[in-house]
Amino acid sequence: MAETPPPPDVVRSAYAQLAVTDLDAARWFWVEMLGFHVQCQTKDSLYLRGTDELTHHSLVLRRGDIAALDHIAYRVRTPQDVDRAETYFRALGCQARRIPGGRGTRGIGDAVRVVDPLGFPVEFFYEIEHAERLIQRYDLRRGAEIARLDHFNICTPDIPAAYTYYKGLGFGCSETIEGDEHELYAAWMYRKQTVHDVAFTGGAGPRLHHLGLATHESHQVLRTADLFGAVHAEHHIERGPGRHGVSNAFYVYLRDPDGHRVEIYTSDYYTGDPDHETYRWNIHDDRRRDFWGNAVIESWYKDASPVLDLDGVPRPVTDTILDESADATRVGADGLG
Ligand SMILES: O=S(=O)(O)c1ccc(O)c(O)c1
Ligand SMILES: [Ca+2]
Ligand SMILES: [Fe+2]
Repeated sequence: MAETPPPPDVVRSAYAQLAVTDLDAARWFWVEMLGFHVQCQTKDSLYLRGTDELTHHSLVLRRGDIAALDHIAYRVRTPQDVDRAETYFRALGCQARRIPGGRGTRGIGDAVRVVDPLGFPVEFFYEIEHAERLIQRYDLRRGAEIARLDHFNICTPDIPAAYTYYKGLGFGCSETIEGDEHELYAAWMYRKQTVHDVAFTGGAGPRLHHLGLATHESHQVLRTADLFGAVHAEHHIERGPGRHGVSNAFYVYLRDPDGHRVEIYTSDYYTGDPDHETYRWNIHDDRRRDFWGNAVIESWYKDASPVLDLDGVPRPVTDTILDESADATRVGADGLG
C-alpha cells in the first residue's frame, strides 16, 4: 500500500461561501443585524469580514438558485502547502481541482478545491489579500459586532470516520461526546489554538450544520438576541442564548433568511499545548450541550444546509456510515435517541 503523502499544514478555518436565494435579505441579516463589514460587493456577491479580520473576507454570500454551502475553506501555512493539499487529496482518491489565483474566489490566490472523504466541498489556499485594520474602528461597529469566523460545524453520518480523517489532517481533538462504551457521538477538532476549527454533528450528510462566529464578549451574544426581538424578527432565533457544556462558550443560534444556521459564540479556551488532553462528555450528561441543562430544540439536531459539488450541483446526502465493514458504531445525533 503506497504511503499517503504528508497532509497540508492547515492554519485555521478561514472562510465559507454560501449560496443565498435573496442577496438583499441576506445583506440585512449578515451585515445590518450581525455587523459584518462589507469588504467588497458585486451585483451577485458580498465579501464580508469581522471587525478583527485582517484579510479580504471570512464569508462570501453569492446569489444562487438554492440555499446551499458552496464550499468551506482552510488557510494553509505556505504556498507549498497548496501543492501538498492537491497531492494529498489525489492520493486519498478524492476529486481535486486546482484554481489559479484570479480564477477563483475574489481576494484569494492560487488554491485547490476538493471533495473531501466526507463529501464536503473544501478549498485550501495560502494567498489572500490583506485588508485595512478595523480592530479599533469602534465607530464602524454595528449589530452583533462579529469579530471573526471561529469554526465550521458539519453534519455527517459517520463521526468516527470524520474524526479519523481530520486527525490525519493534523487536527487536535479538544472535546468529545461519547456513549457509555465510548461510541463517538460528536467531536470538536482544531488547528488554531482554541476549541475548534471544525466540529461534527451526527446526521445525514454531507450537510453544513452551522458557521460559528466569534464575538469578544457575552453581552454581544445577548445584544444579538435583543436586536432580533427589537425588530420583531425573533423567529430567526433558534436556540439560546445559553452556556455550552462542550467548549464552555456562551452562545446563541440563529437561522438566516434561507435557513442557514449561524452561531454567535464567545469565551471558549486555549488548547495550544502539545500535550493538550481531550475532555470527554458522556451522552447522558444533560449539561453537555447546554451547561444549565436547557433542552436543545429538535430543529437544531434535524436541520442543516445542503452542500454543492465542485460544479455547483447539490450533493446527495446519506445517513450510511462510510465503512459498513468496520465496527464503527453508527450513532445518530445525541439527543434524539
Ligand atoms: O452544544 S454543544 O455544547 O455541544 C456545542 C459546543 C460548541 C459549539 O461550537 C457548538 O456549536 C455546540
Ligand atoms: Ca425562535
Ligand atoms: Fe458551534
